[in-house]
Amino acid sequence: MDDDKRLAAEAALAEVRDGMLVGLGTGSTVAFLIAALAARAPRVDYVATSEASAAAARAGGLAVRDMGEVARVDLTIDGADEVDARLYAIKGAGGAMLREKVVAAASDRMVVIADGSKRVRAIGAAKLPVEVLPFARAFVAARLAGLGAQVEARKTLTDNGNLILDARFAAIADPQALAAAIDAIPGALGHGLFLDEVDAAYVAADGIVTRLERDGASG
Ligand SMILES: O=C(CO)[C@H](O)[C@H](O)COP(=O)(O)O
Repeated sequence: MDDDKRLAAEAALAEVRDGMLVGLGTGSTVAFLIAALAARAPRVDYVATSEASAAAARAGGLAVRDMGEVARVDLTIDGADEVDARLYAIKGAGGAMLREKVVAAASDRMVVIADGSKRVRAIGAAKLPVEVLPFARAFVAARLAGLGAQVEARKTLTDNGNLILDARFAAIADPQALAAAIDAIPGALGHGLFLDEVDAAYVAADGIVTRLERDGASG
């Protein structure tokens, strides 16, 4: 699986052009990406979606800028917990989904890198993480339960100092409706449903990388 993560990460390097500002996602697949970027040293600047990715990138000699000063990113490369043929993704097992969504939304193009275990027919089996203002913990948990989720609180806080509630649904029949319902809960600051953000995915399975594009192309 690690070989496939590395292959997917290296395939996505083809998207990186000198002069770009590149968003770095979070997770074990992105760790391979950061290592490959450190080895090849393209002339680009970076923003990071987590303190862990920022630290790994800086340790590899990459120039990481403060996202707080950045309104637009050329390209973001990030992992996913599930991705399907619609390029709907569930993200956030690593807990970085709020920063990941900000950076993805700021990006002209966002690509997912993943091993084959992440490619699914339709997203919905993975737990859906929700970043929650601590003040609103019980209220948001009750609202998520009302949407049909089994809810479990993580012990760790996000890089933003907030809580994470993992919401597990029996199935997600209408991802757009679920995203809208969670977006409407006061105190729910972000969630791991990425429905409009992903433009392409590089998925490696048994040593073969497949590229899926939002327009339906593959290669
Ligand atoms: O969304 C994420 C972190 O918030 C990760 O990108 C996702 O969990 C995939 O991680 P990995 O590459 O370790 O499987």
